Amino acid sequence: MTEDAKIAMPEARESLALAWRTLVLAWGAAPRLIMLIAGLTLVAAVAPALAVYLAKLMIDAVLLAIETGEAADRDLALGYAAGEAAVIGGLVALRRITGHYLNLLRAELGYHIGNRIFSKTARLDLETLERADIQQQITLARQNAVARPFSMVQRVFDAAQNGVTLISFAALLIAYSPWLVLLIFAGGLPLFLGELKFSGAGFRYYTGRTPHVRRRTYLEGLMVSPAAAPERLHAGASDAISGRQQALYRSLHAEDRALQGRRSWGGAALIGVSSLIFIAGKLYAVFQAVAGVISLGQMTLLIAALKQGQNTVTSLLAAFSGAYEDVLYASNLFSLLDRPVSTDEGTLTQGPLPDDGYRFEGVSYRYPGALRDAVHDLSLHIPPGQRLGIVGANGSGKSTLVKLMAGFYAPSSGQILLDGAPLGDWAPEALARRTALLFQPFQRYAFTVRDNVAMGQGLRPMDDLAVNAAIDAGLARDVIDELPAGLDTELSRQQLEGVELSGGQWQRLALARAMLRTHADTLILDEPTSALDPEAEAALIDRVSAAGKTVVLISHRLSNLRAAQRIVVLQKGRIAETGTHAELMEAGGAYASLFAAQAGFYNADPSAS
Ligand SMILES: Nc1ncnc2c1ncn2[C@@H]1O[C@H](COP(=O)(O)OP(=O)(O)OP(=O)(O)O)[C@@H](O)[C@H]1O
Repeated sequence: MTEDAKIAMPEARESLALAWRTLVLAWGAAPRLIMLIAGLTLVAAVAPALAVYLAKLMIDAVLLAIETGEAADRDLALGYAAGEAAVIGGLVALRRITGHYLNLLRAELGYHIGNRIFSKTARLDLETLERADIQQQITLARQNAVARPFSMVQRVFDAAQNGVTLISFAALLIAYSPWLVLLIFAGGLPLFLGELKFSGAGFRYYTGRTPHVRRRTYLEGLMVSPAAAPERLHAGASDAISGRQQALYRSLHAEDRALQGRRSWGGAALIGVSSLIFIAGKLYAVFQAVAGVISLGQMTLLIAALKQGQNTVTSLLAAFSGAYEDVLYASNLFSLLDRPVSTDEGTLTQGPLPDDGYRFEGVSYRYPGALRDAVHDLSLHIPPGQRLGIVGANGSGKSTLVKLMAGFYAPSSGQILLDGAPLGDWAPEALARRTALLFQPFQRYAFTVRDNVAMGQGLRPMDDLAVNAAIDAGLARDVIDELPAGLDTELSRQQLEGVELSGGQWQRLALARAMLRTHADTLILDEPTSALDPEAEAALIDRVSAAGKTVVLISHRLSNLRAAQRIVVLQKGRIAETGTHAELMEAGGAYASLFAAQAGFYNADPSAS
C-alpha cells in the first residue's frame, strides 16, 4: 500500500534533472544573489586566459624592447606586466568577494530549504509520519539541508566557470596548435576517469553504511541523553554501550580508510599519467620555440595554457563526478517534497444524525508493514454522553482504537461514523473540535506553562481566565502555585533556565491542555492517571464522571472504570467482551478475572506472604 522511501542512485539524466531542480530551488531562495554570483563567476572564468595572454604579450614586448632599446617598447612591456598583475590581483579579490556572496547564498538556501521541509512535514498525516522510512527521509533531508543543495549549486557554478575558462584557453591555443587543445583534454581525462571510478565506490559505500551510521548516532545519543542516563548508569551499561559505539566506529573508519587509501594511491598514479602528457606538450612547445617557429612569449602562452587548461578539465569533470552525494541528497529531498498529501478532505461540520455519536462498523486497521491488524472487525456504538471504558492487555489495540476515532488513521476496512457521517467526510477542523484528547505518551513542551496549556488550542492566544480554568480542571493548580513565575515559568530542563517537573506534574499539565478544549463534546483519555497520585487519580475520575460529555477512558487500573457506564474488553484487536461492570462480573470472563486479580491484590492478607 505504501511506496517505499528508500534512497536509490538516480540515472545520469535524472541526476541532471535533479541538479536543475536544485538550481531552480536555489533561484527561488535568492534570485538576486544567484545573478550576482553568476556575473562574478563569468568574469572570473575569463580572467585566467586573459592573464596568460597578457603574459605572452609582455614577454614578446620585453624581447622587443631588449632588441630595439626603445622607450616606447619598454613602456609597452611595463604596461602588459602591470595589466597581467592587475588581472591576477583582481582575480584573487574577485574570488574573495564571490566567496562572501556564496556564504550568503548558503545561509539563504539552508533557511529556504529548511522551511520547505517543515511546511511539507507539517502536512503529512500521522500514518505517514510514523513510517520508519519516512522518518529516515526527513532526517537525511534536515541534516543536510544547508550543505548539500549549496554544494550542488556551487558545483554548477564551478562547472560553468571551468567550462568558460576552458573555452577561452582553447581559443588561445587553437590558433597555434589544434592538437594542443586535444592534449588539454587528454591530460585531464585520466584523473576524471579515476574520480568516476572512486565516486561509484564512494556512493556504494555511502549508501551501504547509512544504517550503521544511524545506529552509531543512536548509541552516541544513549551516552549523552539525560533521559537515558539513569538506566545506563544504574545498570553499569556505559562501557558496553560505548564499546558497541566504538566497534561500529572502528569498522566504519576502517572502510573509510581503505577507500581513501585506494583513492589517494590511484589518484597519485593518474596524476603521473597526466604529468607525462603535460611534459610531452611542454617539450613540443620548447622544441618549436628553439626551432624559431614560435616566439618565447608564444611558448610561455602554450605551456601556461596547457597546464591551466588541464587543471580546468580535471576540475570541470570532477564537478560532475564528485556530485554523487549531492545527487543522492537531492533525490531524497525532492522525493520528500514531492510526497503527495491528501487533499480530498471532507467538508462536513455536522452530521445528518446529530444525536447518533460514534459508530464503528466492522472496522479493521493494520499499520503499514504490520503482519496483522491492530484492531480487527470492530463494531461499536458510543452514543453522545456515554462514558465508555476500554481495557485490555498491552498491544490489544486500545490506543489504536482511539486514534481511529479521532481520525488520525483511516480504517483499512469498515467505517467509523460520527453523527451518521463517515469521519472522512468531516472537515478535519470540525472533527478535531469535537474531541479533547489526552495522548499516551503525552508531550512535555519546553515552553512556558501558559504555552504548554495553550497548545491544547494550537497555541492560539488565550486569556488567562481560560488558561487558569483549564489548569484547575486538569488538577494542575498546585503545580503552578509553586513555580517562580507562575504561568510564565519556562519549563523543561531542555532549556537552560527551564524548571523541570515530575512525571505526574507534567501529566497534570497535559490534562489541563486537554481541558482547555471546552468546546469538545467528547473526552478521550488514554491512560490519564498513569503518573498521578491516588488523590489526583480519584479527583480526576470524579471530574470526568461529572463532565456531562462523551468519555472514552483507557485504563489498566480497573478501579478508574467505576465512572464508565459501559466497558469494552479488547483482546488482540478484537472486542472480547462488552457490558457494564456488573454484567461483565456476572459473565465471569476476562474482565472478571482481571478485576479479581486486581482486587485480590488489595484484599490479600499481608501475613500470608
Ligand atoms: N505506530 C505504530 N506502527 C506500527 N505498529 C504499531 C504502532 N502503534 C502500535 N502498533 C502495534 O499495534 C498493536 C496495538 O497497539 P496499541 O498501541 O493500540 O496497543 P494498546 O492496547 O494501546 O497497548 P498498551 O496497553 O501497551 O498501551 C500492537 O501490536 C503494536 O505493536
